[in-house]
Amino acid sequence: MSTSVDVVVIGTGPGGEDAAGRLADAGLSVVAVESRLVGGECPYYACVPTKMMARASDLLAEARRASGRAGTSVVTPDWTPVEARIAEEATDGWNDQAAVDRLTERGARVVKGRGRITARGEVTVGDETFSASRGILLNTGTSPTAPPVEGLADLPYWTNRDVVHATTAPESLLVLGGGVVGVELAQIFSRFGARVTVVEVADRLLVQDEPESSELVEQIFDDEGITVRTGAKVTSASYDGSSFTLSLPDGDLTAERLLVAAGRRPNIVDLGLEHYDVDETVRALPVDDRLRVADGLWAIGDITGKGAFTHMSMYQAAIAVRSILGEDGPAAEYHAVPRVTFTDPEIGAVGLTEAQARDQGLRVRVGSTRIADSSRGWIHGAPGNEGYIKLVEDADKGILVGATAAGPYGGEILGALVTAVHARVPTATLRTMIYAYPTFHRAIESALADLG
Ligand SMILES: Cc1cc2nc3c(=O)[nH]c(=O)nc-3n(C[C@H](O)[C@H](O)[C@H](O)COP(=O)(O)OP(=O)(O)OC[C@H]3O[C@@H](n4cnc5c(N)ncnc54)[C@H](O)[C@@H]3O)c2cc1C
Ligand SMILES: NC(=O)c1ccc[n+]([C@@H]2O[C@H](COP(=O)([O-])OP(=O)(O)OC[C@H]3O[C@@H](n4cnc5c(N)ncnc54)[C@H](O)[C@@H]3O)[C@@H](O)[C@H]2O)c1
Repeated sequence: MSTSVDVVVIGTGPGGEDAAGRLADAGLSVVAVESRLVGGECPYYACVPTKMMARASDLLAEARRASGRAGTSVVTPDWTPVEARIAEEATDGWNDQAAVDRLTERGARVVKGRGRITARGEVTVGDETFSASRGILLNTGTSPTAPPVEGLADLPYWTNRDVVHATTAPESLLVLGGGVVGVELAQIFSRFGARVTVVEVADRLLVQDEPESSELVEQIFDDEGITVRTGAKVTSASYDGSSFTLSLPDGDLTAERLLVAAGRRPNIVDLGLEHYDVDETVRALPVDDRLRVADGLWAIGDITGKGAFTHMSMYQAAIAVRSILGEDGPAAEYHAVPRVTFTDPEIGAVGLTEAQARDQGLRVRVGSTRIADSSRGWIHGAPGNEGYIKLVEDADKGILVGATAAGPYGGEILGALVTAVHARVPTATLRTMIYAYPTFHRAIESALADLG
């Protein structure tokens, strides 16, 4: 005997939670199925707690910079307030009751358990079955993966889900993977006193970004005493009860803790996708510009492969909700996806890198400038004024198709460039703008002048 509803949402990441609420607001009967915590990875294990950590480690760095410029500073790092803030303010002790109550008050029913599609339009959770007349919305997210390194699988290593429970900064830390998670957490723990080594198999950190961003982060890490091993092939891993060892062809690396930040896999296996003739071994679910996978099946968030970010999950949720409600409105577009890596300096980027634009066959012009060469960068002073702005122009159309804003508040400066790329503002128009003096964003004008 199944319960009839309008929509079943499987997985309540940021987008799924938002969509379930909006659909209930619209008067639909909605069941939101969640196997862990309503809100997903972001508030409990990812964005929010790690950005609280970044805020704390940035405070340490900024306080240390006072010496010689604003007096004398002696800073003693202490993880206790960071741990407390994450446990109490961010996650309420990893308790989602407030989020469950919010959804329930809007009229959705929250069902805790693992949801599985058991027929077209049918979802089973434990011994309860729901038939969804309008359809099913998937927002099941991703889980951390460990690379196939001999000995690694059974070790008590950290992933992002363990790091948020840290009670102290370790004395030493190996970070396997120099992507976004790896570099953000490497700098945080280093600033709290850990001896950190980042081990990355690719030939540079942050491989998805401009090479200049990789060079910048590698230089900053070198200045701050973080060891970076790129092009590193780990052959085996072990743990002796007190320290981890990663073996590389040219020797071993050891540390008190090992953080595996080597990528994610989509939570789509054994979800019952075969009922919609969808292959569950794909890296991302194919969706159209209304987030439809098939008739009566929608997917949003990391599992769509359009950018693993909370803002993407929320953006797609709004479009999927309109589609489920049969409403018109703008379709999904991905030409101006912003991303910010919250290192210090922040690495903000939007759209295509120079290499991606060239690979697409565009006639490309680039312009760049160093933040330190701008008035504000010079006033700000070093250390702490490192960064650059780079613009990637489709020269035939005279519009920006990509940009990077790296530096102090890089993620905030990026906002102006996201507007330009999103709205396809002609670079000729950007040149006629007035840029306030002396701001960091005024460096955009210098980068425009360098386009050629
Ligand atoms: C360390 C870290 C830091 C990050 N920092 C940022 C940041 O600063 N900014 C940013 O934009 N992004 C950040 N991200 C990415 C961000 O966390 C995700 O993009 C975001 O959570 C959106 O994911 P999602 O909507 O796909 O679902 P998720 O947040 O992954 O949630 C999916 C939910 O579905 C549930 N679920 C899965 N399968 C089932 C099932 N069968 N039945 C029921 N429930 C199920 C899961 O339990 C989970 O709660 C970070 C990620 C990590 C790992
Ligand atoms: N600030 C943010 O918005 C933010 C922060 C964190 C994560 N995220 C999202 O989460 C996603 C996942 O992040 P991630 O850092 O876990 O994954 P990632 O895919 O971005 O990076 C993983 C890195 O691990 C490396 N790697 C893989 N196997 C390895 C091996 N055997 N040895 C050494 N290195 C190895 C890869 O080459 C890659 O550089 C990101 O793509 C991003 O979209 C966003």
